[in-house]
Amino acid sequence: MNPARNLILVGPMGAGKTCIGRRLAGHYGLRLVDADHEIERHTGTTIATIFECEGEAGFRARERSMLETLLRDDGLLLATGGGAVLDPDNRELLRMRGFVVHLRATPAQQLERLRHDRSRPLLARPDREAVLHEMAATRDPLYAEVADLAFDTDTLGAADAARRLQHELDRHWQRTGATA
Ligand SMILES: Nc1ncnc2c1ncn2[C@@H]1O[C@H](COP(=O)(O)OP(=O)(O)OP(=O)(O)O)[C@@H](O)[C@H]1O
Ligand SMILES: O=C(O)C1=C[C@@H](O)[C@@H](O)[C@H](O)C1
Ligand SMILES: [Mg+2]
Repeated sequence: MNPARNLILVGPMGAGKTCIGRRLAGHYGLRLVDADHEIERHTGTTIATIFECEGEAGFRARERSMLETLLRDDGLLLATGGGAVLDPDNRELLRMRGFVVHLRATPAQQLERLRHDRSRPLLARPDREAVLHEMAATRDPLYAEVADLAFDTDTLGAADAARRLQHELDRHWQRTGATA
């Protein structure tokens, strides 16, 4: 079982926060919320348009406020956006409000998974690989700082990754004394 109030997924773009989150939520009886989708629903527009009109700073302000609102609730499986950990207040909030899993993926794997993606504004440029490496250098320590558990996704398809992560979570919670 999940002894935390919320189960929170962090990690880089393409690590599988959204697609693995979808698979895990049902198993743990948690309500799936995806911060990116909630921002789009709330604004009635796409993240790409928000970046275009308000810049990254505008998007980050919306993201901070959305996380704050969402994490007033318990019982969530929260899939965060890849850059949610950049803000120190967000990091504190994530740590305080749930059990945080860092889904890891290497830039090479991210590139492959996001080959056809045109929805992520920070990757809308020709030097995607360099950008992903730079992001990893900046962000990996921040994901590690907030995470209760890290999980590598590189060698697993989404369904297998969800099954293995579920197994690891159950084991982790058993070891740390949670009862079913
Ligand atoms: N373990 C995996 N194996 C194969 N494909 C995967 C895996 N995880 C994710 N993908 C694919 O990669 C793409 C991005 O996945 P997803 O949207 O879940 O990433 P994310 O971590 O939520 O990224 P973001 O930070 O941008 O929200 C999707 O097409 C998804 O099907
Ligand atoms: O890694 C990032 O900074 C981002 C990841 C996505 O989830 C979105 O939140 C947005 O495209 C920015
Ligand atoms: Mg996502």
